[in-house]
Formats: sequence, C-alpha cells, structure tokens
Amino acid sequence: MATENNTTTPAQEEQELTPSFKPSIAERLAITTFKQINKVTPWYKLPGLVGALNLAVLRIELRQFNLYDGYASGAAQGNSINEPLTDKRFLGARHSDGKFNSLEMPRMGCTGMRFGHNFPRHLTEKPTEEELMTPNPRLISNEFMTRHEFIPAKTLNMLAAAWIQFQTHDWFNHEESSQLVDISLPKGDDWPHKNMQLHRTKPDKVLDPSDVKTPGYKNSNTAWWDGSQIYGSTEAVTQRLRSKNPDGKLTMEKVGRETFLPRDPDRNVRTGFNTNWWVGMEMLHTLFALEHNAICDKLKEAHPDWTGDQIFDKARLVNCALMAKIHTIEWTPAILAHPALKIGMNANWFGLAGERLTKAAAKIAPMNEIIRGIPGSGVDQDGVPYSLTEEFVSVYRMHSLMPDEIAFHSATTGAHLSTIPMPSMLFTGARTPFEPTHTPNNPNHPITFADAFYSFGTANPGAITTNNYPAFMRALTTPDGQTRDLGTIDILRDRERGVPRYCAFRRLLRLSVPTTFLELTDGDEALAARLSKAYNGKIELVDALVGSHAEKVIPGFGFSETAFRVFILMASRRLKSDRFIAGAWGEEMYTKEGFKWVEEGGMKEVLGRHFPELRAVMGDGNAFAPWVGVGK
Ligand code: HEM
Repeated sequence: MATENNTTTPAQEEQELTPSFKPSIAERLAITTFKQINKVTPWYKLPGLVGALNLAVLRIELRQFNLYDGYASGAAQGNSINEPLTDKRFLGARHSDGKFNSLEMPRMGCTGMRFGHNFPRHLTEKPTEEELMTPNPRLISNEFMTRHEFIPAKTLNMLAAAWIQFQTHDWFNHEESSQLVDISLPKGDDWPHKNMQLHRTKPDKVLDPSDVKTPGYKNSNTAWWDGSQIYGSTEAVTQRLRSKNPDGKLTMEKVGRETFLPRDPDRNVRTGFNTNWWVGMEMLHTLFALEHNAICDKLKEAHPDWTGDQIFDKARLVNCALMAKIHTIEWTPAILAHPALKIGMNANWFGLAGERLTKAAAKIAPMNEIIRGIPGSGVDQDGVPYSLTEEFVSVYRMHSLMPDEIAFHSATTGAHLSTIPMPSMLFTGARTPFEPTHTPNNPNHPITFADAFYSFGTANPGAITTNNYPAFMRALTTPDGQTRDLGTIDILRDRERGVPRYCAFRRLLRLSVPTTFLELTDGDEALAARLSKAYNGKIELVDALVGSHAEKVIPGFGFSETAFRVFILMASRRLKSDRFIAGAWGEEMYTKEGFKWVEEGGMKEVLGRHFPELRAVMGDGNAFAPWVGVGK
C-alpha cells in the first residue's frame, strides 16, 4: 500500500507488476498503437467502434498485469488426481459448492476459496493498526458519505440498483471475525451509541509465510456466475430449497394473489443468500425463482421422462446464463451509457459480429472472443486461477445507490399508492409494501409485485458520488444486533483487506495519477479543500472509494473510470473462466429449448412473462433506464 509508512515507491510499484502471460505479436502491436493514440485521445473520445477496440486491447494488458491469486501456491485449487469428478451428473450441471467447474482445478471458484487481488500480494499487505485508522474512517464517512440531499442518478432506475446488489450476492461475501476493532468517534459525532465497535474480517488460516503479511480472506459464496444467491452455495442448501418438488422447481408459496419465496418461522426468507435483505431483493429473487420454475415447465414439456434432477440442473444453467446475458448487455450499458461500451458489452456476448451474425462468426472464428463473443470461445484463466478479487469487491461498494424512501405507484393507472421509508422495508420487513395496511391512500389497492416493479422502473436510485449515503445506512442495525455505519465500514474494509489507496490503485492500473487535490476533483475547489483537510494534505492517503467518488466521471458513466478499469477486466473474466459459458456453450449443454430461452430472453421478457401488466409500461428503452410511466 502506498502509505507514508510504506517503503514502496510509486515507481517501484509499477515495475513490480509481473505479467501472467505473453500476448501475441498482433496483440502487442495493438497495445503499442493504442498507447500512442491514448497519449492524445482517451478511449472514450474515440468513435464508438474504435473506442470498443481500444477497450478490448486495454483488457489484454489488464489480464496480463492485474490478476493475482490469493494463494501463494496453485496447489490450493486441487487437481483431478486427488479430486476426480466421480458423479458424472456434474459434467453437465453446476455443482452448488462451485466444484468441478474446472475439472483440472476442481476447487477453483468454490465456496470457501480465497479472494484474489488485482495487484501483487506484496503490494496488498495488511496495514498496521495506525495505517488502518489513518485518517479515522468514521471521520471520512462523516465528511464524504453523509447525504445532505438526495442526489439522483437520472439515467438509471431503481431496478438497476437492486440488480447489482442481487448480482454481488451471487458473486461474493466475506466472513466476519469475532475480533473487534474500536473506531474512535470524532468530536461532536452524532453516532447513536457511546462507542463504535466493528467486527474485523475473518482471515483464512496461514498456509504460507506470505499469508502473515498478506492474509487471505475466504469467499463464502461461489465465485462463479451460477445463481448461488438463488440456489445456494452448497449442495445441502440447494437440496433444502427444492426438497418439496419432484419436478426440479424451487419451492414457492402463494399468499393471497401473490407468489412469494417461502419463509422460516422467524420470517427469514428461504433462498440461497438472504443477508442484507430488503424489498428490492424480495422482488428480484422472486422474479428469478419464478423464471427458474417457468424454465422447468418448458423442459418438462419437451422431456416428459426426465427426473427432477435433470430438469433442475438444466433449468439452473439456463437461468444463470440468462442473468449473465442481462447483466452483460442490458445492466452494464445502462450504468455505463457510452457508445463504445454498448458496442463492447454486446461484443462480450455476441462478438463484434453482432447478435444476428454471432452463429456464423462462431463457425468462422470459433476461438476468437472479439469476433464471436466470449460464450463458446474457449475457457482461459490467463495464467492465474480464477477468483474474484478484493478490488472487485471494493468497486462494487455502491451503497449510495440506495434512496431514503420509495414511492409506490399502480402499474395500471400510475396512481400513487404509498411512500414507504426504506428502514420499513429491510430484512424481515421486506414484504411490508405488499401488506394491505401499507396503502393508506388506496385501501382497496394493496401493492402488487407488478406495482413494485413498475415503481422501481420509474424511480431513480442515488448517484454514486460524494456525500450520497442514505442516513439509514449510516446507522444500520442488522438482524444480528450489530449497528454499523456502512460509510465507515466501506473505508475500513478496503483498508484491512489490503486494497491500495486511490493514487496507488490508479497507478497500478496504469491510469494517470493526480498530484494535487484540485487535479483529483477536476477543479472542484471546495471538495479539494475538504479532501486536503481530511487527509492532512497527503494525497497518497485518499481512500480508493473516496477518490473514486470525487473524480469527474466520463460522460454517460454511472461510476468512476478508476472502478471501471477493474470492471473491464473482471466482467469478462467471469465469463471467460467458466466452463459452462466460455466452454460448452450450445444446445448440447443447455438443451434445444433451454438455449433458445437464453437466446430470446432479456430483462423485459422475464418481467413481462411473470407480470404481464408490465408489458405495456416498460417502453422501448433499456429495462434499467427510467421507464416512461403510465400515460406519459
Ligand atoms: C438496503 C440495501 C443494502 C443493505 C441493507 C446493505 C447492507 C450491507 C451490509 C450490512 C454489509 C456488510 C458490511 C460489513 O462488511 O460489515 C454490506 C456489504 C456490502 N454491500 Fe451492501 N447493502 C445494501 C445495498 C447494497 C448495494 C445496492 C450494493 C451495490 C452493489 C451493495 C454492495 C455491497 C458490497 C460490495 C459489500 C461488501 C461485501 C463483502 O465484504 O464481501 N450493497 N452491505
């Protein structure tokens, strides 16, 4: 970490990046060419297609220099001799523990495997206690996270906010230690308790001497894009979620007019990942559990003799691929609304050949991901075992997306039904909007799922920027009894997990590094002065998240270019590392009906299938951009 106490200099940092593979001559030529071009014009100012190519070339360099395993030895990933695949079912099905996605490295991406890094392990060392507390994370939260007024992200709707949390719950979650850390409260702090004590992240046991300086942290979810938030991250959980159904379906229950996910007696929802639950998670988990069950119906119709396992396995594959497709070609271009990104993300899925020609392109250039898209282009780990990274978790700290309240409107008339503060819709309160008592203005119209989706489709989330965390998240009491300021947490977690601070983070991604606070804020003098004061004039100390919020965003972008660099690399890596996406992509793995389901599906198709009244109100645009609204 490039702190004052650290002996690594910025120049050394750059030199210490070790390439994990050697690009081809053509790739090296393209890298050199775009480097020259980018000295004059950045990728986002180039014409769309050239900009998309520029990004594809940037990605080669990122793959080369910015992938590092969380283990000192590759042995941690297992091998096919000690852990052979004995149950052949999992050749054609996702194993809920994440096992056997790679047959050669069966533990890769599994539940309980460590996070990796985008920077070398010796540059992501655990900080000293002094470094951890400098500057005081609560002070940083008070100064740069407090929302004084709601700043909306006008190009997005609330579905985009719920969607990304829903996806991160598929990808990652850290474990918590019983060890506490005391955060001293700045003078005059309005924290509702006498002191602030937070649990540390639980480190994995030391397997190698280097783990003492750079502890590994385990991912309690599978790192694959396998819908584990819905299906669970162990086989045992999956079995419980579908135990009642011989037909491959997930258990759901009908309450009045609506179908819900089942609840435990203590009102906790039964699903793959139910932490940090709120109405947005209730909606998306329900939607994609319904989608799973609809896929089961389709498969049962085509294969009446199949067992429940056979139907479940293929339905899960199809549902996961559909979610990956929605994320790649719908959610991403909504939050990064730039012509090069639209082309680039479509190309990740369909290749530069485009949707209509992707099949033909696959025949002509089967292994060329740029021409035919990543699905089916061949699995490649770029020389480093697949894992998600601490920096990847860091760039998804998007708590400012959350509003303070949600106004619910009728999906059929547009009439206002009720406005409910967010705290009433958290955890076991997530079903609150659907209870009849919550439409005081319209007692005869309880809010339906369709109304809730319509309301999310037409409302803006918060912008990912300075001073935009909702108040409820800055004193959030979770069902385990802890009260946390997620602003303080977001700063503390990055630091304790060795995520480099803003300047080092950018340097290690070969981005320009500001030398003054004014440069960092692109001329915003007031913000620069506040940053300088909080960080005691030391720009190298600015936290990655705070700097990312403060930098000027690329036109159309919903988050910073700093975060985007990690994103370019990791978004495609999730696809490229996966045997069921980059490898066996086609009717043979997914079935004829299942593959067609993915090819023809998208967010609007899913919404319209389960809530037909939405078809008339979603409009023609991106499902994650604000919908026009009834009668407008
Ligand atoms: C009402 C909505 C939400 C609630 C109640 C919530 C709550 C929490 C809590 C309690 C944590 C754990 C903090 C800790 O480390 O001690 C957390 C972590 C996190 N949240 Fe949220 N959150 C919400 C929305 C979101 C959204 C919209 C995003 C956007 C992607 C997000 C991204 C994250 C990330 C990346 C982490 C770190 C996970 C890890 O450490 O593995 N959250 N959240």
